[in-house]
Amino acid sequence: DLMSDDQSSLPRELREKYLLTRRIGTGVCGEVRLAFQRSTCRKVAVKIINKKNFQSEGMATRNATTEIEILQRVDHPCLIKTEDFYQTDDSYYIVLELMEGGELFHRVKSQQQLQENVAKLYFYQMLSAVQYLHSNGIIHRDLKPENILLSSQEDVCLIKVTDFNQSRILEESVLMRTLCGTPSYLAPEVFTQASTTGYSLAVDAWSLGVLLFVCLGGYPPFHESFGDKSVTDQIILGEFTMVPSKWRHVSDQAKDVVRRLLVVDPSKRMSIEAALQHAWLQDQGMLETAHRLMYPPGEDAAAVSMQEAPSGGPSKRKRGDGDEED
Ligand SMILES: C/C(=N\O)c1ccc(O)cc1O
Repeated sequence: DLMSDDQSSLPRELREKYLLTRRIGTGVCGEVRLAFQRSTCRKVAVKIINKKNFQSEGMATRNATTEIEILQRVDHPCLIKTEDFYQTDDSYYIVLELMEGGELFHRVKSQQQLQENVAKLYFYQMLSAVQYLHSNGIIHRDLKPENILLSSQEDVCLIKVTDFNQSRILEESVLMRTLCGTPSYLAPEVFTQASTTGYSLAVDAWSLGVLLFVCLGGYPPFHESFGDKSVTDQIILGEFTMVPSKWRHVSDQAKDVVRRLLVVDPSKRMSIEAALQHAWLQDQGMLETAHRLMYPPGEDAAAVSMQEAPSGGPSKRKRGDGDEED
């Protein structure tokens, strides 16, 4: 295995371009390793998805290709970018940008609960990322603290959503096509089922409510240790408890966002768009910080300096031998 530095099981091209080292994350679908791009010594993350992990071949292929398709198609500052992709008979290898701050899960755990303004900064970035996914017809479906990564060890940092393994691309559904044809021979449940479809995006809003609850409260809203109901029953009933000692210092506006997202009826649940307009997030200081992190001015400047120097002005270019020339 890789721990004995035996990299022979890796695709040759991957081995030639990257040096894989220690494990930095684990998931249901495999593991994530820290790797170094040999040519630049830059650090990256390599996610290894073991094809056998999924119960059926079809499932594995669909999930992984969906994940890879989505990873290569999306472009948002709060979504993890794919850099490279390889596969062997039994595994997929996805090279991803490295997030030095690790998983949000560990940050919340180590700090008991986040300060409200830090939770707000992270939550705003998550909302922006999910709003972008939804505007591109993509539902994440597996938003949880393990899938939110932090760019640095600092509280004020960029966050990125990862693990689109469970994502689904919203395609025209069979039901949509069915409702276009003649209804004469359709069973009633085809229509009554229609009243519940179209809310699939709302599943991500619920998950963001759970994520915000965990960031603010430091513990999950639904858990087997609370009361006598199963976690599933607590969720179905929408029964969560804000333990006073943990929530006393949290603002009413923040609690209001959580309460409007953890609504059982998806048609009554606050949407992502509505959450972005909520009073709690109309915080200019936070918004300026978030936009500075998401759209750092330096990146544009770098792009400018790559352009031809303005005509007439001496253009200083370094030759291979380090001399400047006009
Ligand atoms: C999946 C991933 N990056 O893309 C990642 C996962 C875990 C971790 O600690 C750091 C990371 O960068």
